[in-house]
Amino acid sequence: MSSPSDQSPEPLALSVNAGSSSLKISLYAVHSHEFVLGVDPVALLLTSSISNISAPPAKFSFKVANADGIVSEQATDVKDEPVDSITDHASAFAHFLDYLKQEANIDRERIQRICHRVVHGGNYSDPVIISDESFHHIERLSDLAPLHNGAALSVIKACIANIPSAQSIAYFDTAFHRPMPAHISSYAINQTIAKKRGLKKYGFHGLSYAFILRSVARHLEKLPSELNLIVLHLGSGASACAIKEGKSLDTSMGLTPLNGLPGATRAGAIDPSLIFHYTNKAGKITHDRKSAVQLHVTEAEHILNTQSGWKALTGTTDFAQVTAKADLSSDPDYENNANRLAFDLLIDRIVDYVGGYYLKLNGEVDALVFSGGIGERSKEVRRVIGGKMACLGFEAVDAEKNEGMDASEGVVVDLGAGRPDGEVVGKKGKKLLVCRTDEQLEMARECALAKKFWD
Ligand SMILES: Nc1ncnc2c1ncn2[C@@H]1O[C@H](COP(=O)(O)OP(=O)(O)O)[C@@H](O)[C@H]1O
Ligand SMILES: CC(=O)OP(=O)(O)O
Ligand SMILES: [Mg+2]
Repeated sequence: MSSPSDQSPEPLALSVNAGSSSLKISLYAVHSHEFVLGVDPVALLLTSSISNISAPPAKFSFKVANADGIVSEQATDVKDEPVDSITDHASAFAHFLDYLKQEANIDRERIQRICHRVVHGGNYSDPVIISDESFHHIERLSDLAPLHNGAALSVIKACIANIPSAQSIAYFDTAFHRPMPAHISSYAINQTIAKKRGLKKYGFHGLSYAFILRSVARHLEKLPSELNLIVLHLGSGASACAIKEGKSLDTSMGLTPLNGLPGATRAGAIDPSLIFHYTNKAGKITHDRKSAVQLHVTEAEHILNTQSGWKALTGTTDFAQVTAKADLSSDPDYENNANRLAFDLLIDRIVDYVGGYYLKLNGEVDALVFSGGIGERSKEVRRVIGGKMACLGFEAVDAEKNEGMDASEGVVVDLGAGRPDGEVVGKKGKKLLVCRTDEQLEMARECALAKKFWD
C-alpha cells in the first residue's frame, strides 16, 4: 500500500457522496481559499468508493493519488474487493474509516471540514453547516429522497462521532436547479396546496451538473454563462438537464429523484395511475427498517424506487451486464431478450428528453455531454444516442475515440468526428462530449473557496 504523498500541515477536507447504491469518498489537501481561474484550490490525496450497497456483496476500492493529485488506472491499492460486513452507508463509511486508520498514514485530526452530498435540500439554496436545525431540516425531507437523505444523515452522524475535530457541511443536489423558471418547475395541480406542501420540481444531481458545467466551460474556453448544454448524468439514478446560459432551465427528476429516466432500481416516469393497478396496497405506509431515519413512504414509492428499473426488467442493477446480454448487433427480440428491451427503453427515454431540451434551447446547443457510470463507460449508449443527434446538426461520433474512451485522459473528452457533410464544427458548437463527473471535487472546491466556512 502506497502512502499519500502529502505530509504538509495544510488542512484537509473530506468529501462524502452518498448515492443510492454507492458511497464515494475523497480526501483533499486545501491549498488556498482564493479563486484563481483554471487552478484547483484543493489537491486530491486519496479516493475510495463502495459500490453495490443495495445489491450485496458491496465492493470496496481505495486508491492513493500521486504527487500531482492524480489517481492512475494502474493504482495498485484495493480494487472492487467484496466486503460482506457492508450492508448500508453507515457500515460502508465505518469500513472506510478502519481502512484509513490501518492502511493510510493520515492523522484524522487534520481533517477540518467534511463536505456531505445531500440529495434533497428543499428550498435551501446554499450549503449549510450541520447544526441541530439543519440536521432536522434534512431529516424532514427524507421521505422525498428515500434512497438518499437518510443514508447521508447516517454518515453525518458517524462523522460527528468519529471525527469530532471536523465541521460537517451539507451540499445540496437541488441547489443547482433553483433558477428553473416557475412554468417549468410547477406541476399542473392546485397551487395553494402545491405551495403549502412544497410540491414542485426540485431536480437532483446538481453537484454533478455544476462540476460538468465548469469543466466543459474550461474545455471549450468559454465562461459558464456563455454555455447552453444538454447533459446526461446516467448512473444508478439517471437524469438529464438543459442548461441555458450557465443555469438549469429544466431537468428530468422532479419532486423526488424517482421521476424522469429509469435507473438501476427506479421506474422513472410512469403514468401515476399505473401503480394503483399494479397493487391494491399502493397507499399503505411501509417502514423501511434498514433506513437510518424513520421513513414514511408508501408501498407505491417502495416499489417504484427499489423494485423497478433494470433490476425488475433484467434481474441485475448493472447496466454493463444489461448491455453485454442485449445482443445489439441483431434485430430486437423483446419477447425473448429482456436486456435488449431495457437497453432500447433507456435509449427511447433519453431521446424524449434530449429532443425536448433541444427545442427548449431553440436549437442553440454547445454540446451534448455524457456522464455518470453509464455515460462515462458505455460506448454502446454513446454510439446509439450520438448517432441520433446527427439529424440535429451534431458532430458524428468518432468510433475510435468512443471505443478508446476508458483509456483516454482528461476530465472532458471530445467524441466528435466532424459533421457527416464533412464540416468540422470546431468551437462553434453541437459537440459530443464525455465528462468524468466528480461530485466530491465539486464540494471540496466550493468549500475551500467559501471563506465563511474557514473563519
Ligand atoms: N461499462 C459499463 N457499461 C455500462 N454501464 C456501466 C459500465 N460500468 C458501470 N456501469 C453502470 O454505472 C453504474 C454506476 O454509475 P455511478 O454513476 O458510478 O453510480 P452512482 O449512481 O451509484 O453514483 C453501475 O451501476 C453500472 O450500471
Ligand atoms: C439523485 C440520484 O439519483 O443520485 P444517485 O444517482 O447518486 O443515486
Ligand atoms: Mg451518483
